[in-house]
Amino acid sequence: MVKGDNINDIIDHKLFSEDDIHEMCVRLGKQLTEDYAGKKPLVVGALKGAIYFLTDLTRQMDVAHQLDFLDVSSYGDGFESTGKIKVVTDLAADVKDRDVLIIEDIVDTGLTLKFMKDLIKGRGAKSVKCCAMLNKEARRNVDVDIDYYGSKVGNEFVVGYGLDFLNMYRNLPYVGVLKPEVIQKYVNK
Ligand SMILES: O=P(O)(O)OC[C@H]1O[C@H](OP(=O)(O)OP(=O)(O)O)[C@H](O)[C@@H]1O
Ligand code: HPA
Ligand SMILES: [Mg+2]
Repeated sequence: MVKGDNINDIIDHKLFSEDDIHEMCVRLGKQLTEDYAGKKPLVVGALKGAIYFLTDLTRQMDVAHQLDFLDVSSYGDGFESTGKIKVVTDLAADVKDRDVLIIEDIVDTGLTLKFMKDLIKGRGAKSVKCCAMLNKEARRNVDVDIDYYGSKVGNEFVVGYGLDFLNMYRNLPYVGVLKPEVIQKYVNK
């Protein structure tokens, strides 16, 4: 839990409990097991936010797969995508002719996912799909497929289960909505 902060000053309300997220992982894991049977996919975790969801989801996938990570960042410490995506840490694996499954915590504007899909397709992958814990459609401004997702969310800034604010609160064992005044305080700084 958060140390040194009263979490009730930060979180307006909870959206998804640990059980809710486990249910998402079981449901998605079953579907992915079916869809990727025998394909030995390369599962790519989108650092940093996806790590919590990735570990729970992949343990529900009864299919042989390899694991890699890609860190592309566009939000810095804010609430708005800068729109300028950069590769912070690249993949280790060669994706040529591989079935690649990108794991994300959230797809918001879609810019990060589109960048990752285009990058991996451009390197000759056989297929590139995405499984996201959350799908936030309100601010989507690029055309990108979210092939699998746990749940849709409204246009609210969420933290927890990997999702951060100022690189904090990722470790909350649930997904909650940030209090508007927390955002306001930061924006007015
Ligand atoms: O659809 P978009 O508007 O691009 O937003 C979604 C992306 O933004 C966040 O990552 P961020 O760049 O904050 O890095 P992080 O995963 O390290 O928190 C989130 O984890 C997604 O990767
Ligand atoms: N929370 C945390 N990080 C994010 C969000 C969000 O709602 N949208 C895009 N990156
Ligand atoms: Mg991210």
